[in-house]
Amino acid sequence: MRYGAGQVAALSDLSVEIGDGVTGLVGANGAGKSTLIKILLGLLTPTSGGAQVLGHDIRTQGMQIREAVGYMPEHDCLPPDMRAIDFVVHMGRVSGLPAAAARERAADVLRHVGLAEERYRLMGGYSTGMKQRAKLAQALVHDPRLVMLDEPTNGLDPAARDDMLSLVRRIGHDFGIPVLVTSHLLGELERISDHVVVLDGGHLLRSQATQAFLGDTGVVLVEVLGDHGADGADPQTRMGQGLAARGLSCRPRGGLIEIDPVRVQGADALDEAPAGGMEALAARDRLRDIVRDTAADLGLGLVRVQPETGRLEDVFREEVAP
Ligand SMILES: Nc1ncnc2c1ncn2[C@@H]1O[C@H](COP(=O)(O)OP(=O)(O)OP(=O)(O)O)[C@@H](O)[C@H]1O
Repeated sequence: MRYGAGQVAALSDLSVEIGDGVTGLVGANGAGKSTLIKILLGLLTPTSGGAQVLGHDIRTQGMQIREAVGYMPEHDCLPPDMRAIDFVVHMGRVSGLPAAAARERAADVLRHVGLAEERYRLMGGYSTGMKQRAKLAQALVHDPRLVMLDEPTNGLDPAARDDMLSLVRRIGHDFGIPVLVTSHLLGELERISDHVVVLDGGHLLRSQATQAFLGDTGVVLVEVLGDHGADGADPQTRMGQGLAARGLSCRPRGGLIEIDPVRVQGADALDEAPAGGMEALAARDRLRDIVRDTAADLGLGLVRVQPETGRLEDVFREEVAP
């Protein structure tokens, strides 16, 4: 896809397949996410190449695609002098619902997105979080077979962002509607997406199951509770010293202790971890045993022993690093 006189290639050589569940489309600002969504909706015609959405051709069947798809645009597009209920009913009617069904569905989806009380207020007076919810409601009113959400968490504070991400997850998982959701915050979608597509400067960087992205690093994080030592050392320091005495390489990280992976064979020679598979599992079990025994010997309580997983942001940083 080239814009204007062809100077700017917004997308190039992009070949990707998007399936069921929640797919996160991530990339920095300008990576081409909105362009891809508009192409898939048949709103923009690509300079070359093509695509199909739910079996419809984007070049010739944009109308059928938009009938079957719910779309939440990135920018504010709500008429300020309309009440949310009237707007969502209207969008249902535009999508072909009879009047009574549109009213019923609008009330349902507005309740669903958490706007039950506020649905009779003019949207011009809404907070950003309420506007994003209203935009989501209009994308769902006609019972779409697929939804495309462009930056649904834009402008939200952390609590509102978590609420929005939970809603997106429910759409994909509880209601079984496939979701394509974008974010320029790379790590934001890792909790809720089954699959991640990463774009960088209009190119496909990766398209992969989220789990494959976030593979186990072998590092274990531990939190302990208990008494200070005779020398005044706090529980975390005592645990760290106990683990080090057993040959583990560890360090404090916030209120937790970060322990490097261990080798399976040899009780004392604990160094670099194996890469994966059964050996990695055995190493993890062994490490857990050592952690449990150390805490027991010191009379400390284990609050948490958790494997650390990689972060999408790290993967991205590594891949685009010069
Ligand atoms: N109408 C347009 N005319 C010219 N260039 C455009 C147009 N729309 C987008 N672009 C350019 O195409 C590239 C991709 O933009 P796009 O909006 O698809 O990215 P994005 O990943 O959605 O970013 P953002 O999160 O900022 O919206 C950018 O370089 C952008 O400047």
